[in-house]
Amino acid sequence: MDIIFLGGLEIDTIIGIYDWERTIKQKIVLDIEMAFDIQKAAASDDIAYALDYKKVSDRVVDFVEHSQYFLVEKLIEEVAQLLLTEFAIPWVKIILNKKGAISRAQDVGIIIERGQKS
Ligand SMILES: Nc1nc2c(c(=O)[nH]1)N=C([C@H](O)[C@@H](O)CO)CN2
Repeated sequence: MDIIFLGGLEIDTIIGIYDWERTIKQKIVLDIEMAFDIQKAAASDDIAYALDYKKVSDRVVDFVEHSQYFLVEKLIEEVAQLLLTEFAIPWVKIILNKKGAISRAQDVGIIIERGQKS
Protein backbone atom coordinates (compact mmCIF):
# COMPACT_ATOMS: atom_id res chain seq x y z
CA MET A 1 0.00 0.00 0.00
CA ASP A 2 1.19 3.50 -0.76
CA ILE A 3 1.53 6.22 1.86
CA ILE A 4 0.33 9.81 1.72
CA PHE A 5 1.76 11.91 4.54
CA LEU A 6 1.29 15.24 6.24
CA GLY A 7 4.30 16.32 8.28
CA GLY A 8 4.62 19.01 10.92
CA LEU A 9 0.97 20.07 10.87
CA GLU A 10 0.85 22.77 13.58
CA ILE A 11 -2.48 23.46 15.28
CA ASP A 12 -3.37 25.61 18.31
CA THR A 13 -5.95 24.11 20.63
CA ILE A 14 -7.14 23.81 24.21
CA ILE A 15 -5.52 20.64 25.57
CA GLY A 16 -4.38 19.62 29.05
CA ILE A 17 -5.38 18.46 32.51
CA TYR A 18 -4.39 21.52 34.55
CA ASP A 19 -6.62 24.55 35.20
CA TRP A 20 -4.23 26.95 33.47
CA GLU A 21 -4.27 24.76 30.38
CA ARG A 22 -8.05 25.17 30.06
CA THR A 23 -7.68 28.95 29.62
CA ILE A 24 -5.14 29.10 26.77
CA LYS A 25 -4.44 27.49 23.43
CA GLN A 26 -1.28 25.38 23.05
CA LYS A 27 0.44 24.24 19.90
CA ILE A 28 0.39 20.58 18.96
CA VAL A 29 2.21 19.18 15.96
CA LEU A 30 0.86 16.22 14.00
CA ASP A 31 2.71 13.92 11.63
CA ILE A 32 0.18 11.79 9.77
CA GLU A 33 0.77 8.81 7.46
CA MET A 34 -2.21 7.42 5.55
CA ALA A 35 -2.26 4.22 3.52
CA PHE A 36 -3.87 4.81 0.14
CA ASP A 37 -3.57 3.16 -3.28
CA ILE A 38 -2.42 6.00 -5.55
CA GLN A 39 -2.46 4.02 -8.80
CA LYS A 40 -5.86 5.23 -10.07
CA ALA A 41 -4.90 8.84 -9.39
CA ALA A 42 -1.56 8.33 -11.11
CA ALA A 43 -3.13 6.66 -14.16
CA SER A 44 -5.93 9.23 -14.56
CA ASP A 45 -4.16 12.36 -13.33
CA ASP A 46 -7.55 13.19 -11.76
CA ILE A 47 -8.00 14.48 -8.18
CA ALA A 48 -11.31 12.56 -8.01
CA TYR A 49 -9.27 9.36 -7.62
CA ALA A 50 -6.77 10.79 -5.18
CA LEU A 51 -6.81 11.18 -1.43
CA ASP A 52 -6.97 14.98 -1.40
CA TYR A 53 -4.40 15.90 1.26
CA LYS A 54 -5.67 19.49 1.28
CA LYS A 55 -9.14 18.27 2.30
CA VAL A 56 -7.60 15.97 4.91
CA SER A 57 -5.50 18.81 6.31
CA ASP A 58 -8.44 21.25 6.42
CA ARG A 59 -10.66 18.72 8.20
CA VAL A 60 -8.04 17.78 10.79
CA VAL A 61 -7.13 21.42 11.49
CA ASP A 62 -10.79 22.39 11.89
CA PHE A 63 -11.47 19.44 14.19
CA VAL A 64 -8.44 19.96 16.42
CA GLU A 65 -8.84 23.75 16.60
CA HIS A 66 -12.37 23.32 17.94
CA SER A 67 -11.61 20.44 20.33
CA GLN A 68 -11.10 20.88 24.08
CA TYR A 69 -9.85 17.51 25.33
CA PHE A 70 -7.89 16.91 28.51
CA LEU A 71 -5.58 14.12 27.34
CA VAL A 72 -3.51 13.84 24.19
CA GLU A 73 -4.64 10.19 24.12
CA LYS A 74 -8.23 11.28 23.54
CA LEU A 75 -7.32 13.83 20.90
CA ILE A 76 -5.11 11.52 18.85
CA GLU A 77 -7.68 8.71 18.97
CA GLU A 78 -10.46 11.01 17.76
CA VAL A 79 -8.30 12.26 14.89
CA ALA A 80 -7.49 8.69 13.87
CA GLN A 81 -11.15 7.64 13.91
CA LEU A 82 -12.14 10.75 11.93
CA LEU A 83 -9.61 9.88 9.21
CA LEU A 84 -10.66 6.22 9.03
CA THR A 85 -14.38 6.97 8.86
CA GLU A 86 -14.60 10.17 6.80
CA PHE A 87 -11.95 9.36 4.21
CA ALA A 88 -11.35 6.07 2.40
CA ILE A 89 -8.23 5.38 4.43
CA PRO A 90 -7.68 1.79 5.63
CA TRP A 91 -4.72 2.53 7.91
CA VAL A 92 -3.33 5.60 9.60
CA LYS A 93 -0.29 6.38 11.73
CA ILE A 94 -0.26 9.58 13.76
CA ILE A 95 2.49 11.16 15.81
CA LEU A 96 1.15 13.84 18.16
CA ASN A 97 3.83 16.13 19.62
CA LYS A 98 2.85 18.43 22.48
CA LYS A 99 6.05 20.45 22.33
CA GLY A 100 6.82 22.34 25.50
CA ALA A 101 4.63 20.21 27.74
CA ILE A 102 7.74 19.00 29.57
CA SER A 103 10.14 21.87 30.15
CA ARG A 104 13.26 19.68 30.07
CA ALA A 105 12.17 17.72 27.01
CA GLN A 106 12.19 18.89 23.41
CA ASP A 107 9.35 16.61 22.40
CA VAL A 108 6.62 14.69 24.17
CA GLY A 109 3.62 12.93 22.78
CA ILE A 110 2.08 9.77 21.43
CA ILE A 111 2.36 7.58 18.36
CA ILE A 112 -0.54 5.38 17.28
CA GLU A 113 -1.46 3.21 14.33
CA ARG A 114 -5.09 2.31 13.57
CA GLY A 115 -6.74 0.18 10.89
CA GLN A 116 -5.16 -2.38 8.56
CA LYS A 117 -2.29 -1.57 6.21
CA SER A 118 -3.36 -4.12 3.55
N1 LIG B 1 -0.19 10.36 29.23
C1 LIG B 1 -0.44 11.68 29.45
N2 LIG B 1 0.20 12.31 30.43
C2 LIG B 1 -0.02 13.62 30.64
C3 LIG B 1 -0.92 14.33 29.84
C4 LIG B 1 -1.59 13.63 28.80
O1 LIG B 1 -2.41 14.21 28.04
N3 LIG B 1 -1.32 12.32 28.64
N4 LIG B 1 -1.09 15.68 30.05
C5 LIG B 1 -0.44 16.33 31.00
C6 LIG B 1 -0.56 17.79 31.12
O2 LIG B 1 -1.67 18.31 30.46
C7 LIG B 1 0.77 18.34 30.58
O3 LIG B 1 0.77 18.27 29.16
C8 LIG B 1 1.05 19.72 31.06
O4 LIG B 1 2.43 19.97 30.95
C9 LIG B 1 0.46 15.67 31.93
N5 LIG B 1 0.64 14.25 31.65
